[in-house]
Amino acid sequence: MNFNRVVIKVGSALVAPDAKGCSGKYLLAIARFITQCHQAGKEVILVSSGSVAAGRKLIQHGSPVPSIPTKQAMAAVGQMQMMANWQRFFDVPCSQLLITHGDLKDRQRYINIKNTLRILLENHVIPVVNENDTVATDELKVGDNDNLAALVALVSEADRLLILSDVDGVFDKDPRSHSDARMLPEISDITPQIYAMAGGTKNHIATGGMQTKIQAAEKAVENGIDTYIVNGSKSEVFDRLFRGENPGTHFIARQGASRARKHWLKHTLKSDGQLLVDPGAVKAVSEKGASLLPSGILTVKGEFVAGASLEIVNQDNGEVIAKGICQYSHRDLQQIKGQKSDQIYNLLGFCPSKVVIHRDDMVVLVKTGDNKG
Ligand SMILES: Nc1ncnc2c1ncn2[C@@H]1O[C@H](COP(=O)(O)OP(=O)(O)O)[C@@H](O)[C@H]1O
Ligand SMILES: N[C@@H](CCC(=O)OP(=O)(O)O)C(=O)O
Repeated sequence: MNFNRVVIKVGSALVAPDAKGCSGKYLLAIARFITQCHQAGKEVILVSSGSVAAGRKLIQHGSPVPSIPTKQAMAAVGQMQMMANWQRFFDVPCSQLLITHGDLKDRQRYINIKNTLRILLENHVIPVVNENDTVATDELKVGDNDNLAALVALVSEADRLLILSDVDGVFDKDPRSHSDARMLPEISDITPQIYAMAGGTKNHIATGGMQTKIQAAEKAVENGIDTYIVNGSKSEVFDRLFRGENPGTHFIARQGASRARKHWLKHTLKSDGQLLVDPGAVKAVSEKGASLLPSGILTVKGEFVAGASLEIVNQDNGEVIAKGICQYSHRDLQQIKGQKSDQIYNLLGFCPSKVVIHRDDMVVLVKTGDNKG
């Protein structure tokens, strides 16, 4: 298994199969695979659908297609059942993260989600993510958990996305309605033809079908994340994944995740402000590729929220030496600039991070010394 951090998306049909609410039928094999990943030193984030399906029997509904508020009520009650169901398969604790598209689009919330995920993983807790269905409608909604899983893979800087469904992979037509459908083991280019092959879902508890899985794969591979769609209802699939084989459809990433991220930071992200730093900070960042600490910051330019993209500038010569995502707003930085990291809490009353820009969130533009290679 040549990955370090994987996002595993589990579809409703696996969590709550046969319209009977939550079940361990498929989760047992999935949980065993996750435990094997942990034992091999890999980090795992779960994106689990199934709250609506899990709560369906517990909320009265007249029609086979319930109204949005009815589905939201199903999700609210089903989420509890689903989390309890996941937890019983693990010795390590599970944690619940309910997020919306609005949260992921907001820079401050984005960085909050990122920090929370990082700390959960550091503490060997399994993050279980789902859309916050109670509040999410229309523009707030990601809409389907396939796309949510791709966004979670981006925010968590995962290097693998695994979409577990009730179908073996992507076929040239919907295998449920065409007996001659053929599976595509490898997709290196997501063309309109690929989208044309993908249909929706016939399952009334699921969302999106193959269309949304391909959208998710497209987002992930563009950002350097290898993506697999596999059949999570077959336990042998996990043995094959563990051996590093491809039991379904593999979408090949364009480039490595870290390179793609650095490219995004360097070329795509517009700068919201500048941090002018002293010679010590210039040396740490340019020579060692170190994170930027508050102590090296002399001047803060611009008005921005936490999660903003900033340029790190050598105050002596005005040269932009790096770009990165900042953990603090301009107001916070005015108070902590020039100070030691252990003073952040005293000065602000909170301390989400001891560094102002983490080296993983930074691309160094001027490299010197050992950092040159
Ligand atoms: N070209 C295709 N290849 C594979 N499956 C397809 C294709 N077109 C449509 N589908 C349908 O997509 C379904 C999987 O999507 P969905 O029901 O939303 O699952 P999940 O709950 O796992 O997200 C399959 O059961 C299949 O019927
Ligand atoms: N938040 C919803 C997600 C619905 C959804 O996307 O379902 P699926 O197509 O099975 O991944 C739920 O938990 O039911």
